[in-house]
Amino acid sequence: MELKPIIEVKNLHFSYPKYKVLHGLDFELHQGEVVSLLGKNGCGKSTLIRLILGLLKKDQGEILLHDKDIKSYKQNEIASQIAYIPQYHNVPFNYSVLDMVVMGRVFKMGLFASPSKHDIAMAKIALEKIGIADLQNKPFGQLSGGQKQMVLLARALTQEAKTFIMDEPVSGLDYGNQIRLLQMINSLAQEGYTFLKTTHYPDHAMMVSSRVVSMKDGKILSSGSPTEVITPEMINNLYNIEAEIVHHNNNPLCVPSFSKGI
Ligand SMILES: Nc1ncnc2c1ncn2[C@@H]1O[C@H](COP(=O)(O)OP(=O)(O)OP(=O)(O)O)[C@@H](O)[C@H]1O
Repeated sequence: MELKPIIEVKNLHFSYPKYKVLHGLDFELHQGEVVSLLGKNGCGKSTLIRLILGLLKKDQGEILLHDKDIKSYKQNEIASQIAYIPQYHNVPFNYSVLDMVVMGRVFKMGLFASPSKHDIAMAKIALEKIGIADLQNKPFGQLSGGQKQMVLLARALTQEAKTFIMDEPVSGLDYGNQIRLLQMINSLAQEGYTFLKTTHYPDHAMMVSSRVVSMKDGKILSSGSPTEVITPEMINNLYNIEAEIVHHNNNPLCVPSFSKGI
């Protein structure tokens, strides 16, 4: 018997004032999957994520979390199941890294409650696990983009949700931190976490995904294994460029055509 998806989106329509973004989109996320969502700028990836998180109101269709309408959940009930790791995160106050990670417990401890010893211990364990325990007393606002991303991942771990949604997680990270973050996603996936992540990098999608989903014209264009979905035709269809897929040590890589002028 096939397990019910964690998230199920059916015939989803959504418009911002004067601008329709989603035109009858269907999507599923299953337990244990690492799904990479690809699509050109402005195609609606972040909008879909905000709808799944219950932060926007759909025009039409269904968004189900564990087979129940997302609207029937309170925000803390959604947070106990899904941790959202945004692309950029600026905080108005000068919180320390440890404070930021403890905030992942807010949905468990209540907005105005003080964190317990257990909450602080959970935060320290998460910092240790992500390998950034040495940053715990630093002001979050003074960290680099890559360090901030790691802190947000630690915060998501303290939330104790088993599904992570990441919007362009490697955006702004240097090459080393991109690879380290992908490696971290890979090892968390092996521990049983489920991921939905958006990406602009076909190579990253091929490196760390059990399934790739492409989006175009407010709908899903294709969905399947990385090698099924990421083809020269799909790259051309999505981004209007030529590319070929080559293999190095059995790993597929996407190589775009590029005429050198210098
Ligand atoms: N608050 C808003 N009000 C009006 N239009 C919006 C709003 N937010 C996004 N849009 C528009 O909706 C479309 C989809 O935006 P969205 O941010 O979901 O795209 P995306 O696929 O995540 O893009 P990117 O890859 O550039 O992050 C875009 O055309 C964008 O201009």
